[in-house]
Amino acid sequence: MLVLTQGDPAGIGPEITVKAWQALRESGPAFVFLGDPVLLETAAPVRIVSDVREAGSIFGDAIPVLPLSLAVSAAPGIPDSRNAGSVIDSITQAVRLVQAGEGSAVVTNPISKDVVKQAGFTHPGHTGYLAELCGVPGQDVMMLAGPSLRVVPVTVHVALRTAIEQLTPELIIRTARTTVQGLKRDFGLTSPRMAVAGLNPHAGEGGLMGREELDCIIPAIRTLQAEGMTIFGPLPPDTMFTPDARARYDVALCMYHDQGLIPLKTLDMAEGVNITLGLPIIRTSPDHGTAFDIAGTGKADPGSLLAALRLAAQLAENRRKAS
Ligand SMILES: NC(=O)c1ccc[n+]([C@@H]2O[C@H](COP(=O)([O-])OP(=O)(O)OC[C@H]3O[C@@H](n4cnc5c(N)ncnc54)[C@H](O)[C@@H]3O)[C@@H](O)[C@H]2O)c1
Ligand SMILES: N[C@H](C(=O)O)[C@H](O)COP(=O)(O)O
Repeated sequence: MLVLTQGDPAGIGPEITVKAWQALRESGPAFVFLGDPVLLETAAPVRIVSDVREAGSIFGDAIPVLPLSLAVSAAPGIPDSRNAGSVIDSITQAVRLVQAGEGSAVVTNPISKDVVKQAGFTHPGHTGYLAELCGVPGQDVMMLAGPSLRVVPVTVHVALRTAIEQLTPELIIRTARTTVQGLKRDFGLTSPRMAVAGLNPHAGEGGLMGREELDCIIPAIRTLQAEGMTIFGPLPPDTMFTPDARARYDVALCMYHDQGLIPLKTLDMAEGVNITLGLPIIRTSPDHGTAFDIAGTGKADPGSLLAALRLAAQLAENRRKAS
């Protein structure tokens, strides 16, 4: 049973949850919503459950809900850090359910990094917190995957200046190894092909436009090639996402967040999925955020959440068969 977290109650999470249930109620995969039922009950039938195992028989008729309570009522598009507690509790409890074997995977509705930070949350988002909850701090890797492309940023939710300072051969090597392990284990790719982006224009042009390729990226690639990984680069970033280029690799290792997420969301925003690699549990999420600007308007596209739910179910089934 998939466990879907509440996300920020002022975002589009409630709306796409209802739309996803309407799309999946007959075919599945089923999910249980871990959050305040008040967020859903005006738009869909809701059934409170006390045990995840009750959810399967209910899902065709109503959204099964493991209830939490908001501190204050949520107004769409108006985030309130007083509700950050329920946002974080939902994530924590979802992980615990999966760790206990009651849930098969965690799928997270979008949270606002700013809102949870205001409430004292020390992680930039879900990913680092999930790794801490799973006892693998610092081992997490964020992969965004869609029909056209998979990307993994080596540095993630930090300022660009910090991202460049953070780049080391060790970080590139660790990220690449975790990515390949995940693609082999969960995506059935026996020998994943990894393309590595340069950091600088023209991948540095031999040092003419920066030395990060020479001093950091190429040494990492050589280390990984020596251990048998199918990895190549650094590629000039501006031409590595063309259709022909994408046909030559299974995943693009990018040096910073937007270097990978701009092409991914440009190509596959409505179907892209955020997968956290390096965890002992399965976690996916939509590729987008809380969309406060359209929350409450009925305009939210549930496509990415649907893709996240379906992928989580597939990955859970793959792991069940492999165990
Ligand atoms: N996985 C996550 O929890 C996650 C992911 C990204 C951003 N965020 C957070 O969300 C908040 C807003 O971030 P942002 O504005 O940069 O990104 P966003 O994805 O929330 O919104 C960017 C634009 O895309 C549109 N959009 C997003 N999802 C959509 C959908 N399903 N249907 C239709 N339109 C959609 C929005 O209306 C907005 O115009 C921030 O606090 C950020 O930290 C969270
Ligand atoms: N995939 C989103 C993005 O980067 O656009 C999101 O912020 C990921 O962050 P968490 O899954 O760590 O919340």
